[in-house]
Amino acid sequence: MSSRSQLASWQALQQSANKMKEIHLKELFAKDSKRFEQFSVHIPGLLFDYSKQHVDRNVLQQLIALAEQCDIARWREKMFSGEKINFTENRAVLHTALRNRANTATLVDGKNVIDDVNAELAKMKVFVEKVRSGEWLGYTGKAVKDVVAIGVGGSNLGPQMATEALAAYADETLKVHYVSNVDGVQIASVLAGLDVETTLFVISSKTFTTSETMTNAQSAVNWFLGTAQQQQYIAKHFVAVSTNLEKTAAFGIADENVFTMWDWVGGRFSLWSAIGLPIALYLGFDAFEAILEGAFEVDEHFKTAPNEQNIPLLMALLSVWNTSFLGHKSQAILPYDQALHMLPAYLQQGEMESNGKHVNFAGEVVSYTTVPIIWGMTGINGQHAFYQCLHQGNVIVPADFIASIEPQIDVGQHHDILLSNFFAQTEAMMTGVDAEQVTADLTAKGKSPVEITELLNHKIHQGNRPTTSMLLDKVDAKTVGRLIALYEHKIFCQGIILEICSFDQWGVELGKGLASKIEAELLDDTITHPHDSSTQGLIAYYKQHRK
Ligand SMILES: O=P(O)(O)OC[C@H]1O[C@H](O)[C@H](O)[C@@H](O)[C@@H]1O
Repeated sequence: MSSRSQLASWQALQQSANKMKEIHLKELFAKDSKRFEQFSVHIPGLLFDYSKQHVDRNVLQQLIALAEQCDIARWREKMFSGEKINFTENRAVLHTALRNRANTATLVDGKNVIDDVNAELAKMKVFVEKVRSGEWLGYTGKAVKDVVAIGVGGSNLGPQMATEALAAYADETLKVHYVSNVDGVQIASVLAGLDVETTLFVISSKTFTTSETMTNAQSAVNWFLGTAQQQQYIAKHFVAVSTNLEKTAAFGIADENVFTMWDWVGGRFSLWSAIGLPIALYLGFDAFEAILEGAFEVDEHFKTAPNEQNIPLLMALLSVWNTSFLGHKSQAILPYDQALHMLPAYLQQGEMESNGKHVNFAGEVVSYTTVPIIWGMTGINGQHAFYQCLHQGNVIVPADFIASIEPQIDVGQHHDILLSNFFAQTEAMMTGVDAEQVTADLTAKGKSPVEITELLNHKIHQGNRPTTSMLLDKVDAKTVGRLIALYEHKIFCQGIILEICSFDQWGVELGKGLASKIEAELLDDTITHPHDSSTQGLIAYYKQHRK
């Protein structure tokens, strides 16, 4: 048995889970007229309402006791102060240092990393302003019009998600395009519309060894040199963001064109570093700083709010409750805001790459489900696709509903219609429709008793499906910073409570290593190692039919 499940609070929660499974969410609302006030928290820019989650005051207390028995405050302190809590890689976890607007000294191996962070931010600012003002000139003396950001995973999802979220605020200065997939279709279609003389490439890779990114970067260089011809012009059109200065130099990128990050920044937590350069190029440096400020506010909230008012901690506890105790193995992210359409993809990496593990700190196999499957899309589109299953399927999927009060662009009645759907869905998922209501409805529609009997079970909605609602004032730079930081700290708390090392990703390495061996087999017939008959057969079939 793993150590978490031996805690008194864990065992108490298991008993509560058995009881709560028998109680409908509707009954919880009926019993407690103050439920909304009791189970919601407001911080600047955001209302967090978890009253439609399957908890009561007793469960909440037990969950908070669990967090306390897991020493959450001590672990939080360790993270913020730069202790090497990513112990499988012997690294600090300091994405919070990248947005520490108070400049609190933070030491890693005796060095104050805040100085490095500020130096790099200053370098980014100068560069961004040069490019955006037209002072940075390409090899024929023209200003930059298009930025192509090449990177994958954490070096793509954060910047692209934030870029899309804030596109409404962009001016005409620059266009930003993202290339993440090694499928040549993506880079070919991006480059097809661009002018070599006015295109700037940002190659983002923490390691600068990720094969897909390196392949895309090399194709970009080939495309560029196809017209520009001379190697020396690369310095005017290629910049890199990486920890690996040897590799960036070997690739041919001038040192002054390299923006640094550090090994204490995890890829999926890196958009606050120079990995966010494309965001700053697109929206201006002030907007990038506003994102950092929003996140810093949430860092302060996370450090100082009492546990029962601490939104990231509550988010984590609800996830653990739903997943490890109530047995809901999936979690939907449903933004009712087109600007946040990439949030589900971003959080898939954030949560699943961080906590999708099966052993605890001591390396013992845990007895509980760790991370749920994270998925989703914009709510309205989802309503016309998979919500049938959310309402009537026999798998219960807790969902985060996210919307803004002020739309980025107000068009007629659109926003009120959008939000009425948000409120309707969370209400319907909670209350459902019982046999009595269905019968009354069908009777009112003039159906016969036989017809009613035939239809009854098909029309019953059990309800009792837990949701959290987040209402943002508006999707702007600060709010995007706040929202992402809330989820980051949720992921951290989830990891501590589940005793999961959230900051490595060994599971990704396995497939990566194998792919590079198979690549050699595809290119030059070398057999690197024996395969199972399926893999062997697929490779042979591919080679035989590949023209
Ligand atoms: O930034 P890079 O070193 O190119 O890494 C890009 C991505 O590579 C892997 O897939 C990791 O699992 C991700 O966490 C990382 O973000």
